[in-house]
Amino acid sequence: MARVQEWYGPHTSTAAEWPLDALLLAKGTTTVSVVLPARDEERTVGDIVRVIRRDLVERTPLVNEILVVDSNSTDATAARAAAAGARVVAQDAVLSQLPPLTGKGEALWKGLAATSGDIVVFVDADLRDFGAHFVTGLLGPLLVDPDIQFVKGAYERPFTGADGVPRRGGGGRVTELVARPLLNMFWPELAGFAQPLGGEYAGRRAILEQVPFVTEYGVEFGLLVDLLELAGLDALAQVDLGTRAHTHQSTTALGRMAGQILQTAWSRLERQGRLFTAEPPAHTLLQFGLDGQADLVDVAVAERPPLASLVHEEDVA
Ligand SMILES: O=c1ccn([C@@H]2O[C@H](COP(=O)(O)OP(=O)(O)O)[C@@H](O)[C@H]2O)c(=O)[nH]1
Ligand SMILES: O=C(O)[C@@H](COP(=O)(O)O)O[C@H]1O[C@H](CO)[C@@H](O)[C@H](O)[C@H]1O
Repeated sequence: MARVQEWYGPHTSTAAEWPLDALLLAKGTTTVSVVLPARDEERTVGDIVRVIRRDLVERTPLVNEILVVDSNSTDATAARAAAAGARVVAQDAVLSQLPPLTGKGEALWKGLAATSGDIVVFVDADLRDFGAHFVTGLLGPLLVDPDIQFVKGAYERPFTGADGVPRRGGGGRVTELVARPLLNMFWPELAGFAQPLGGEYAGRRAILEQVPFVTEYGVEFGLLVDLLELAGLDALAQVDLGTRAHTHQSTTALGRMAGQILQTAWSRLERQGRLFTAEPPAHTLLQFGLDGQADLVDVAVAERPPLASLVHEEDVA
């Protein structure tokens, strides 16, 4: 990872380079919010919240608030998160005067709106073997270097199949097959990010409120491209957090995710004046299952405007 910085940027470090005592000193009056978007994560959300609360709230006051955004869960996600010590909000209850949108990007935007920390850390709620270093690693560059605005986690991503045996390097399928080639083709300055789609990242509120949030699974791709344009590569960093294991979706679900990411990339190429089309791309995706089954799905994405643009007090409840 260290060689990456020499060749491609961005600023690259490891979680171990950001020890907790140094972060506590650097924190000063800076406040920190951790936001976990969670849809049907009852099995894992509680453990993640408990670790953050125990290690980074109770033992050492690094984190000021932990928010779980219940993203229309149908299981006990909200109850498990609350029992573990998180504040929980229903995704559609935040800024409820606005028509609700859907997906992970909506959950994250609502989480940003419903918290107040100067720095916001986003952590997926389906992680296994989560450690507090995920949060401290992401906070390090932001608490120590005022020029850094946004930090992505980097990690090895094992793939755990139906047999329950994790295999090194098999995870991040949409990253390897879609996002990385796209970024290298059109945004090569971002080629040095090992995990552009990773769900663990942190940023200064002041900059996160200046960019739109793409809904669904386009949010990570959109944020990286938009923040590069707004802040420049020198304001972006990545921190090696070790290994990240999570609950995997099916290939069919990742096909939809890939479609959403392609829609997001297309929108940014158009917005940046690099692509001109007679008509917008289709956003339907015909997927073929087994036994002749076929499903026509919609991979359209929408986007929430920069939070800062909701200038009227009544817009930000
Ligand atoms: O509509 C959604 C979809 C996903 N998520 C959450 O976003 C994170 C990443 O989603 P997922 O695990 O489905 O994506 P993957 O990691 O498989 O790419 C998880 O905490 C999900 O619970 C969410 O809050 N709302
Ligand atoms: O990186 C990827 O390819 C996908 C799927 O990962 P796996 O192949 O299931 O390990 O996972 C990420 O992508 C999503 C879209 O950006 C993010 O929202 C997830 O947090 C992230 O896990």
